Amino acid sequence: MKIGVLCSGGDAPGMNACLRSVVRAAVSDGHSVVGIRHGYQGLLDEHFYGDESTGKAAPVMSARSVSHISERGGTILSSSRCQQFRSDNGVRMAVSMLDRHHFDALIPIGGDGTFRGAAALSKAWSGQVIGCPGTIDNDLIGTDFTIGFATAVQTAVDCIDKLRDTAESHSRLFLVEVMGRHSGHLALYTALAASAEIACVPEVAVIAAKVSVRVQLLKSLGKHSIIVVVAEGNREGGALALQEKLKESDCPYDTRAVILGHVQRGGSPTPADRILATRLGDFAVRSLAGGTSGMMAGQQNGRCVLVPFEETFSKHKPLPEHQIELLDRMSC
Ligand SMILES: Nc1ncnc2c1ncn2[C@@H]1O[C@H](COP(=O)(O)OP(=O)(O)OP(=O)(O)O)[C@@H](O)[C@H]1O
Ligand SMILES: O=P(O)(O)OC[C@H]1O[C@](O)(CO)[C@@H](O)[C@@H]1O
Repeated sequence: MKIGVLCSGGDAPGMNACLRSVVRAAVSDGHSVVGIRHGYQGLLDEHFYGDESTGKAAPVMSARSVSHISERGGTILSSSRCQQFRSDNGVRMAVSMLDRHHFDALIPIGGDGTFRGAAALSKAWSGQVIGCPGTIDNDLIGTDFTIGFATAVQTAVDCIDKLRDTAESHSRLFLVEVMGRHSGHLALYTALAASAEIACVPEVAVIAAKVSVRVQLLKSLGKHSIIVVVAEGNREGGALALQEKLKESDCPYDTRAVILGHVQRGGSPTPADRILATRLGDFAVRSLAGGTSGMMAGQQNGRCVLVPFEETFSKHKPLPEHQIELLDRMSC
């Protein structure tokens, strides 16, 4: 088989480990792999990994071409958010490119948007499409965790541990904004791991007045410092907006807002992300041999599973309720 592989949407730590796994598994099973640059944009532009240096159209990636990339953040293939691919015409163009270059299968690595695109492609194209979940958002149903999530939590926790030092020294309240436009997984796991007092997530209607009451209570319990983790998609706004509202409600602490931003997407993946990426890349390649298509390769309770693309994004992945309660109980 000739397999195309691409990274799409926001980059996530572990995408390189997944790419290495796809290439090594394919070589081991006698397939050839071509890397596509810049996600779906590369499908439309016929932009392949290595074609700049070899001058060859669609050069095959050797096992050695992916040596020592697992530890690197970002993606060596480059990623993109490609508007043109969202249209029927964009998908048709991609199909004709894949056929012109005689691809048999495609492995897109990305988040929910990437899988929406993959679902459209697998309906329009006769080749096989199997996706690997790569996003720091952990917002895909059908896999316990997405590649990159664990590293992003680690990065955010490292930052908050440092902020706690200064928060304690100055008796301050820090509002720390983490990524997550529609999903609070990153905010909730970060808050729990960093022993934050409060998490404001898009899934729960956290109003500033309620946060304020909670903060007053924590003050009365003798807390020197408070960390509030705010998902960027929080309904009352991000960290800066919430800071303004808290000030209006007589917050008993001096407050500061910190936006972690894209720092959460970078850096070397944790061992957990490297292992997840390696398992899922290998599983995606092995699943192709069975003729499977239109599926995500995920991991549930330690087992590799195949989940139809539509199931991964058609519903919102719920937050673990018990973790919300746990955070509340621990913060007093
Ligand atoms: N409904 C859709 N139909 C076709 N293609 C889509 C659709 N939605 C998204 N895509 C394609 O997938 C790409 C990646 O999607 P998006 O930008 O939403 O990132 P993502 O995969 O969700 O990753 P992240 O979680 O990091 O944001 C888009 O740029 C677009 O090319
Ligand atoms: O790089 P961009 O386009 O600013 O993307 C930001 C978005 O991507 C994500 O980080 C996922 O990768 C979201 O949490 C965030 O809202």
